[in-house]
Amino acid sequence: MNDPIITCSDVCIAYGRQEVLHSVNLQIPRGIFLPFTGPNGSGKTSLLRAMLGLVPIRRGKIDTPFRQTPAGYVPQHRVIDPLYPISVRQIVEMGLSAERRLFRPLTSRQKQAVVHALEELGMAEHMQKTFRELSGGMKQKVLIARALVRQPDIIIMDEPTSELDEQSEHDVLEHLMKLNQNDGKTVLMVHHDLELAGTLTDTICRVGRGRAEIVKLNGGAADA
Ligand SMILES: Nc1ncnc2c1ncn2[C@@H]1O[C@H](COP(=O)(O)OP(=O)(O)OP(=O)(O)O)[C@@H](O)[C@H]1O
Repeated sequence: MNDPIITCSDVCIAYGRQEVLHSVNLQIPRGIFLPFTGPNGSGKTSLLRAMLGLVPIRRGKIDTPFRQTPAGYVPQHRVIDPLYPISVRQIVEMGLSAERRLFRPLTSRQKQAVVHALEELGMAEHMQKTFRELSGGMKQKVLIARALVRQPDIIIMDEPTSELDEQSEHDVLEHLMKLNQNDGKTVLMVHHDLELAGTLTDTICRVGRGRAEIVKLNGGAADA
């Protein structure tokens, strides 16, 4: 087993009086491709957002490396739909804001990284369009490109393929698998389709009934 890159110890997440997750203990190994599955409302998004520090935890402790090395994060796309006519290129450039000097133009390497990230998702030809004129699936691909442009070690995606057609879903998942297998990236991804998740990996994080645990799909205990 690789070293854990994220450790949750006795974590409780609650909104007001509703306790969504009770006592979560997880050790997520570096370099894993880990789908998070479970029923609607079971707390998958809350758990991932708590790891990112975006949702406060009521009890327990979460250790992550995100202060030193921020994760690439793709939220559920419907939370981002700017009225301001921002372009596809500008959305992806936002992914470089942590490494970019304020008000400085992009370096040629950064410009290339933006084009490359869009090319990988088959979206380079739409670079000059405004984000709001894209379809749901195209928006999703642009947000994935934004998360990947900085080449983060850890990628966290909340249903990255929910609005994609079958071919695009296949392409995006294949791209993520390549990043995992060839480049050693850790990929955590909410995905509803357990069957499809099972074609990608034999280890998942199952969330439900207030719990979250890493399990082998064939029923064995995960050594992760
Ligand atoms: N900001 C919030 N304020 C209050 N309750 C919330 C908030 N965010 C989530 N919840 C509640 O927490 C529970 C878990 O929600 P969460 O979105 O984490 O589940 P999920 O497993 O990701 O669901 P889905 O599969 O539908 O996306 C739900 O009952 C939801 O209503």
